[in-house]
Amino acid sequence: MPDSAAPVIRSDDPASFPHSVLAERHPALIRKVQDATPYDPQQRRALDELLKNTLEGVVAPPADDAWWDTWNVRRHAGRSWFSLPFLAAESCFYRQLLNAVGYFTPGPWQGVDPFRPFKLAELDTPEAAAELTALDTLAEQPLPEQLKALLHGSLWGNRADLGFRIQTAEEGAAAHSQLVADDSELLSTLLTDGSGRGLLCLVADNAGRELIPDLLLIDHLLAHGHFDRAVLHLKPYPYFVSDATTADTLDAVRHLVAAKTAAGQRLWSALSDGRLILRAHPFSCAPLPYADMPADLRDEFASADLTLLKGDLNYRRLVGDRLWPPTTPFAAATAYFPGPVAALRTLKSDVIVGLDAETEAALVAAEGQRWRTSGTRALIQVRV
Ligand SMILES: O=P(O)(O)OC[C@H]1O[C@](O)(CO)[C@@H](O)[C@@H]1O
Repeated sequence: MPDSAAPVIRSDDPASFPHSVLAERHPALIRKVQDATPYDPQQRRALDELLKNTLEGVVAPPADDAWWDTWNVRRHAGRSWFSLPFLAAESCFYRQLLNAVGYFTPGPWQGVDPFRPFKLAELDTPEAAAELTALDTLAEQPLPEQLKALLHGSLWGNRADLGFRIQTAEEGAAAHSQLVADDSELLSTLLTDGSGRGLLCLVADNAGRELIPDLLLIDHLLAHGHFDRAVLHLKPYPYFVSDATTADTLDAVRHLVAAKTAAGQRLWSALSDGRLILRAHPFSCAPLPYADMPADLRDEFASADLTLLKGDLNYRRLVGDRLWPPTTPFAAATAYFPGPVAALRTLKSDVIVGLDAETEAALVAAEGQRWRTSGTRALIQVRV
């Protein structure tokens, strides 16, 4: 790790983005969760209490929830939520939200995902349908163009659909200009260099309209013989609202099959014959950077020819959730990672590395620090 003195991102400054996540987004999310499911009075009360607790109270881990010990976060008990490192505060919040609705408690609500209504709704939009229609057009393009469109589909997730990218060259250029770092050529080479025997690890981010393009990318790489096998890393239970779980992956594959796409059938077969493997490691829901990953996960990534991490949260965990100087090289921040690694991320939080000085200066001149969190910028970074 470079300059480990870079400050950890915290939530205590009322003017900061992390503060607004705890003070505004979390309460709004609790209300949305209450509206989306007819929870019983006890669950509703627990959610109300959590809302009040996160704003005015202190962290109060349940005595019988071992997660707090496993990841050494019980030490935060008794502290204001706003005084925790941002990553820990968010992670603990999601754990408490699941506890409030009885997700881990034996009984009728065990395993019922509070975010599933939102994830399913995303699959059912006209935009999602148009993306699937665009797959036919995509199949007629030269293979390098197909890969490029799929990479950008995976990168932008639910922000821009495949039809948009394939059909509108100007819009494509506009999307390109939003990239603050772009190692896409190197990434395309790594994905297609012809070894044909390799293992790809894709560490998923969100379900719904982000997971669909991730699955289509995996399908393309398997179908064209660029990789023998792919491992898709998922969350073992709901996390950060829309993070993808096994259930969400099955929903997405079923959706692709129901839409009669060839990719859907191929993904179904790849799951059935072991070329596409699902993993849901407990560390995937840990409030810790990947630098602290356990040995079995490290071995798994070490055996991959390439690990591709999706999204903002994975990026924060990959480089460490700190206010690094933005010009810190991506290779230095990820030197510890066991094997070639790539990040596809839209920028939704303060952390950033791997910018050149001119790019950073231009971004700051144009919009202060807003580009870090607005979700309008993205990056593709690779360390071989
Ligand atoms: O879904 P993504 O891309 O991982 O983004 C999640 C991001 O959203 C936030 O939770 C803010 O709402 C960030 O803190 C987090 O990194």
